[in-house]
Amino acid sequence: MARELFAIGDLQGCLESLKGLLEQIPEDAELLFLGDIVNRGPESLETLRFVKNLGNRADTLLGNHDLHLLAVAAGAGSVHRRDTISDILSAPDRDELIEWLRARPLMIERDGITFVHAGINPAWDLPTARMLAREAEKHLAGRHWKEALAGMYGGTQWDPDLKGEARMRAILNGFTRIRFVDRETGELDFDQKEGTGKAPPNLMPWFDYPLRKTAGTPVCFGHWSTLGLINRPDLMAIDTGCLWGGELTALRIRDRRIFTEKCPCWADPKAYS
Ligand SMILES: Nc1ncnc2c1ncn2[C@@H]1O[C@H](COP(=O)(O)OP(=O)(O)OP(=O)(O)OP(=O)(O)OC[C@H]2O[C@@H](n3cnc4c(N)ncnc43)[C@H](O)[C@@H]2O)[C@@H](O)[C@H]1O
Repeated sequence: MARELFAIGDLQGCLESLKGLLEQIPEDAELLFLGDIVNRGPESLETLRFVKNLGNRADTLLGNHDLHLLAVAAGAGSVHRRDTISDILSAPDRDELIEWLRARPLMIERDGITFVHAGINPAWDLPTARMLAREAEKHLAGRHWKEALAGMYGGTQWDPDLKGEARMRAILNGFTRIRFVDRETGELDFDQKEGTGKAPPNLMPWFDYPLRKTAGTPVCFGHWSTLGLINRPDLMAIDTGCLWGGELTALRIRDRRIFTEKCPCWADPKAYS
């Protein structure tokens, strides 16, 4: 019998919470982590090692915090005051961990669902999203990965004519940072991090944009902790703010049943606002 598949929301270094959640999941289940394995939480190094050591029991997507770690390791970024990635960068197995992480995908299609860290730019249909994910993954996993991340930071709107650093940035933004888009143009907003109730009137969630080209595709994503849990047939949002004192969530794909682990507050949201 095929092993059951569970998608798991953002860990951000919260290994204790993950271990608690895994006690509720069959030992032979397949796990699909939605990215942001590291940063802000207490045990980024241990969490990264733990997930890597799950081997072929788990698939792991890249999130914006994982990309930040890669960019710092590539010399393209620096460690910020509240980052918890320094122990990874000075670890004896740093190179092994970074090599493993940079070979992770941006988008996975399984069981009729598309899994991404934050979402899919509404301007992309599924074949385009697939093509762009493979393009960026190839750069990240390739020999010139450091150059590929050299211009990663910042918000760039997608344009099919983009080349080089700007193209890479726009692809990564479209998969790993998207939350709200402009309700007229569909352009990504990079400032608002609140839930939907607090957004300015010109913005709407990316998944509600009426011209979204993946509208017929069930999508499962994390990233947006202030959004809250969504478990609809076409949309599954499962970053339920483990880091911020919420819960770590797993979604059993077979029947869309939710499993949660109540988490302590590993980081105070007030310190980040
Ligand atoms: N192209 C690029 N350009 C720039 N940076 C890039 C980048 N690519 C990667 N990065 C990296 O991306 C990272 C994130 O940067 P930020 O953009 O600064 O951080 P964030 O929104 O806090 O991100 P997060 O992903 O943690 O979101 P969450 O919903 O959990 O939390 C969102 C907010 O919700 C708040 N919040 C959570 N729970 C709350 C609660 N219960 N009450 C009130 N507020 C709450 C928190 O304060 C938090 O700030 C950085 O490491 C950065 O370097």
